[in-house]
Amino acid sequence: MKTVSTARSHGGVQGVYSHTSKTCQCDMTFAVFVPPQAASGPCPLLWYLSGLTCTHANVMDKGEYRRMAAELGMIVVCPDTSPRGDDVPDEAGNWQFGKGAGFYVDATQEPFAKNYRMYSYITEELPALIAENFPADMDRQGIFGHSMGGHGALTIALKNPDRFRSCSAFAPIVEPSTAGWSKPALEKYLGTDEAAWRGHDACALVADGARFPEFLIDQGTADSFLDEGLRPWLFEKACEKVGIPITLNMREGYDHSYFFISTFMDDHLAWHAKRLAAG
Ligand SMILES: N[C@@H](CCC(=O)N[C@@H](CSC=O)C(=O)NCC(=O)O)C(=O)O
Repeated sequence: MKTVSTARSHGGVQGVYSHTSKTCQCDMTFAVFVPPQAASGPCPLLWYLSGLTCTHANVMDKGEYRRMAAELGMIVVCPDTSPRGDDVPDEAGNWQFGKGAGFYVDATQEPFAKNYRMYSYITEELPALIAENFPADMDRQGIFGHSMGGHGALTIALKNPDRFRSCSAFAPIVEPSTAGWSKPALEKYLGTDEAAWRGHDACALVADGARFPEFLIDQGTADSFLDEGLRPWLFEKACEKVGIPITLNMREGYDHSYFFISTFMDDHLAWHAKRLAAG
């Protein structure tokens, strides 16, 4: 692992790091904020998964999570959203697929299967690297994310309920199998057999029996992707049907941007901190 940069912030350290990923077979970059409390012992770890077109830098620059993470004593890890590099296949001009749009799945279709393995990267390789190099309490992990990253957070939590104690999302894609901007990506990464998509679709996972203790979702009512791409009420309904507690806050007038995310970032950090402190 190489250190790209570090900067002191709110008594902690915001760092950017890179490494050669065996899983994605390319160099990957990620951001980690370590709070001041880490000087006296391991801290709970919160994963933030970003949306389409993002790298690790969008939330680091605009998410405004450091003041509260420092106050609560939480490490925040912000991975990239796809493999990178000149050798990684891409679709030039398509912001909903390829680089910046890994959808947190392990591709099975060529030519994407070699590099597009973001599910394994986020659930296996990067956690091992974090555990080895940062003062993280790996028994206290939470996960959250935005849009495509909200989809990543919900599906990864549902598939790994023993790993994560808490999960929340900002404007998540809750049913990617039926949304216009994600369906083509699932087809190209996972193939045309829709049965394979269900394991990466939050609504389908719940319908098929996956369980998680509870969810928090914040969604702006002025989000231009709300009705076509996001539809958080579908996940609310799926959870309510099987008795999973869910809080869906519809935030009047907020859009899909980091102005929205940063407004409710403190609420999400505090919500996770409460759940990660327990036990
Ligand atoms: N086509 C536009 C819009 C891209 C966009 O809105 N991306 C969102 C995530 S959308 C779902 O995953 C985002 O987080 N953008 C980064 C940001 O810093 O706002 C475009 O290409 O700009």
